[in-house]
Amino acid sequence: MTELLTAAQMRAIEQAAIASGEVTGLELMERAGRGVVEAIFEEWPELAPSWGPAPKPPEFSGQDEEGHRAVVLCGPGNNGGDGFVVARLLKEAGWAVEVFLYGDAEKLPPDAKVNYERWGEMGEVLPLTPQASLELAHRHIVIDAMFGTGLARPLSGLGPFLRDICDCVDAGGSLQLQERWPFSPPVVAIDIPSGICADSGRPIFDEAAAERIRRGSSPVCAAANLTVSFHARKLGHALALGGFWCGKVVCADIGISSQASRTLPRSELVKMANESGSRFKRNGHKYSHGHAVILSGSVGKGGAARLAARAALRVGAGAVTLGCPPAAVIENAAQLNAIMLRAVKGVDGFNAALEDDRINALCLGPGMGVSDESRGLIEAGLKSGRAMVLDADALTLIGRDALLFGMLHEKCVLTPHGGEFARLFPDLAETLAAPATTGPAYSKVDATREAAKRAGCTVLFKGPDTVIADPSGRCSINASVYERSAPWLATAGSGDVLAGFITGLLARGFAPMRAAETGAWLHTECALSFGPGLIAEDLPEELPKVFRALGI
Ligand SMILES: NC(=O)C1=CN([C@@H]2O[C@H](COP(=O)(O)OP(=O)(O)OC[C@H]3O[C@@H](n4cnc5c(N)ncnc54)[C@H](OP(=O)(O)O)[C@@H]3O)[C@@H](O)[C@H]2O)[C@@H](O)CC1
Ligand SMILES: Nc1ncnc2c1ncn2[C@@H]1O[C@H](COP(=O)(O)OP(=O)(O)O)[C@@H](O)[C@H]1O
Ligand SMILES: [K+]
Repeated sequence: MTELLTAAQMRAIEQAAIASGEVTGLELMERAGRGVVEAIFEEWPELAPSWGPAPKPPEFSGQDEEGHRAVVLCGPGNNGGDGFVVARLLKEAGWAVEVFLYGDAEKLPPDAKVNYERWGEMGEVLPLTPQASLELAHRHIVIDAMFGTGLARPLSGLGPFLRDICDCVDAGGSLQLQERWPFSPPVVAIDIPSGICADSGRPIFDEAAAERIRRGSSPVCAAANLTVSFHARKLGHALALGGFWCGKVVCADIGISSQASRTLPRSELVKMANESGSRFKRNGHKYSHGHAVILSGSVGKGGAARLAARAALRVGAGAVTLGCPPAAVIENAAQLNAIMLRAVKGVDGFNAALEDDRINALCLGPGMGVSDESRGLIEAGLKSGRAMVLDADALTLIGRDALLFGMLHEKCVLTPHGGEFARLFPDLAETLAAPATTGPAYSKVDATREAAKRAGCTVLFKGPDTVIADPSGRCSINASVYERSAPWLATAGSGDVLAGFITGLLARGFAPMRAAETGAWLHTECALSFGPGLIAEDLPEELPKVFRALGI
């Protein structure tokens, strides 16, 4: 979980820095452009001025330019302004630079206009129109400075260029320049690939463009091998397919200070994880570290609950009891040791178990089934007022039953994946699934926040871009993208383990939002630590290693 900003927050930070006299808009644009050039040289040191002559394939010898070559595509706003700065700085470094402008130079905002004019003293600006002949092969870098955080509507008239850009990105595969040269130069997006909404990670397109996608013709947005953003990552770099479109994201420091953060920095998460580890177990006995009860399904359906129970115990709950129907006791007894087992006969049996007031956290749903009895168990759990995770079948039942939904309280954590979210909040899911035609688009953050408010409890909306929100509007993202990418988490039962982690943390006394944030973060850490080949059982077993690496 890194600090992620909306476009509006970024603008506010920029405006505050300018208003305080700390910096001018023009200086910020200069720093942004410089940040892009530095990031390029850092990523591809062979392009840096000190490195030596530009790579040249045999068929290229004899062509006019000896040095490195760039194409810079500028747009009508300040993103385009950054592009003019990059063009100038590369030219000053000895590059041959071709600059195209989409839009009317006269209408450029003031700082972008200044940089347009500065570039105008060094080279020409060609119009980026359907008639433009854009040659990307034999260039060392393509810069996408068409649209950034100000994208307001679908791109039009750029289809062929977007196709060329996406082809370069796809064809490259690797970031290695030598492997790409000369036909697939790397594409560097300034701030975010053009056409992607910086708040939602979703491409902005209309019905006409949707039809083009269906026909497999021009794409609706650009893609990039490297995206250079400023100050802090934006939501759009992490949500939806942002991680896919952006390639690799680096954040250039443009020298402004700010407090704005809607998500948790790593240090805070490490602190939380620390609290969940063994260090805080030095005092007290097992029940001072909480007692979690996890209800399992019927015979042959106990795997999910056993995974959750193991995860709850590993993450630090003092004691974990698996409650199962009497007929499933033998099956579960054969599989469990440290986890206690209790036969729970229907709702009465569960209510009897809940008389033990040491039980302070529940997990209902994994493998539970959607019978009337399951419904009764959920109702009993909710009535008990305990902190609880509601996952899987419990979410399906709550989605069907307004009475149960109305019983949700602030100590609950709902952990839906996309399908379960749609069952619980069909209208929000529909809004999120509808094509995004204007920016800023409705995002997974918006949907999860609205869901948490409506449910009156914490909602963790799973996926590679897991979003967690509570009813107060607090929101975090646990994005498994870039350096935290762990697609092998998409394995059967990994959601049950997540439910168990959160339950264990609730038992440890973590507040619901904190338990959900920490559980999601540890879940990804375990997956990263284990690596590909992971199955759900491996996740809790990886936790001691993760705790040790965190110094716990
Ligand atoms: N904030 C900061 O701290 C810093 C920001 N910096 C840079 O500024 C960028 C943000 O600049 P920005 O606000 O000018 O937005 P940007 O993305 O260039 O485009 C907006 C223009 O495009 C237009 N337009 C929109 N959609 C369109 C479409 N589909 N088709 C056609 N036109 C469309 C829109 O026009 P309008 O909607 O008003 O008609 C407007 O003219 C940011 O990403 C970063 O690179 C850095 O310099 C340093 C610090
Ligand atoms: N591509 C992915 N990258 C990272 N995490 C993922 C990815 N796909 C799924 N996950 C995570 O894996 C877990 C899957 O949970 P869920 O869908 O409930 O599966 P199951 O029901 O099999 O346990 C969630 O925590 C989700 O965030
Ligand atoms: K861009």
